[in-house]
Amino acid sequence: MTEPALAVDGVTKSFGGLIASKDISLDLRPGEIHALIGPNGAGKSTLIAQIAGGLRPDTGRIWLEGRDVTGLPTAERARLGMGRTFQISSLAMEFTVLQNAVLGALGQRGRVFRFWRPVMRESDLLSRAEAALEQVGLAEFRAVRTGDLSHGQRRQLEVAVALTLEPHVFLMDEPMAGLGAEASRQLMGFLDRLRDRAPILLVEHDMDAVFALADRISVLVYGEIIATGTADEIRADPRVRSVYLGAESTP
Ligand SMILES: Nc1ncnc2c1ncn2[C@@H]1O[C@H](COP(=O)(O)OP(=O)(O)OP(=O)(O)O)[C@@H](O)[C@H]1O
Repeated sequence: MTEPALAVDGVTKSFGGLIASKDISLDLRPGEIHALIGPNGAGKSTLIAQIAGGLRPDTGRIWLEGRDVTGLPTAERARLGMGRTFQISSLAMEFTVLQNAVLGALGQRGRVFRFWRPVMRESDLLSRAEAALEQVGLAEFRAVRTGDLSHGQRRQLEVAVALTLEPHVFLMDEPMAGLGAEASRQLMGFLDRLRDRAPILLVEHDMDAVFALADRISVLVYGEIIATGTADEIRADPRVRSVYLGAESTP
């Protein structure tokens, strides 16, 4: 079998007496969207933080393309190809779309922030930023103030900023949150195409999006993965139905 792009191996994390991650193992394969679902407080954000490097697991390892990154800081994981979008937007609303993308490309190089004019003249930064905007379909909005974009377009710009890093995997924390029906539909189409560029570990509360998009779904309950499978397998899984979804409901 091909090597997973990302692997979580036996990760455990406690906060005092609370076990937020209990011996969690999962992987992300090339070309797939793997959704992580679970009730509030199940431990999704805690797991993502350990994968991204913000939190250190008590035990267990994180592997990125066969390399053990457990001891590496977030920036180093990002440099190695771990791309991320956040629950809360990290965009500068007063800047243009292109400036935000350039800022992303600049951050990737670990450069000290410099004045806009010379930065905007650097052709490789610019071309990287413009390529990322092209990929998310925002090229024609390059001169628009970011604050003037729709919510859906801002989500796309966040992905573009992550793309300037040329990620090998994506971690996405609730990208659908706050979007209306039309924007959600558009973003879903976008994520659907994006998986070929880099596989996505997707934390999402929007079950319609999850069941429509995910190649595999893992269900986290009280810090423990109780099932991993395709949408059909998860729908049919009796543990999922009784523990998480409620025996009566059908996801
Ligand atoms: N830094 C911390 N210190 C103590 N407890 C924490 C900390 N971070 C998370 N927890 C606890 O760990 C558990 C898992 O929280 P987490 O935020 O990972 O869940 P979640 O599945 O992401 O929830 P939500 O869907 O609401 O975002 C919760 O009981 C939470 O209160």
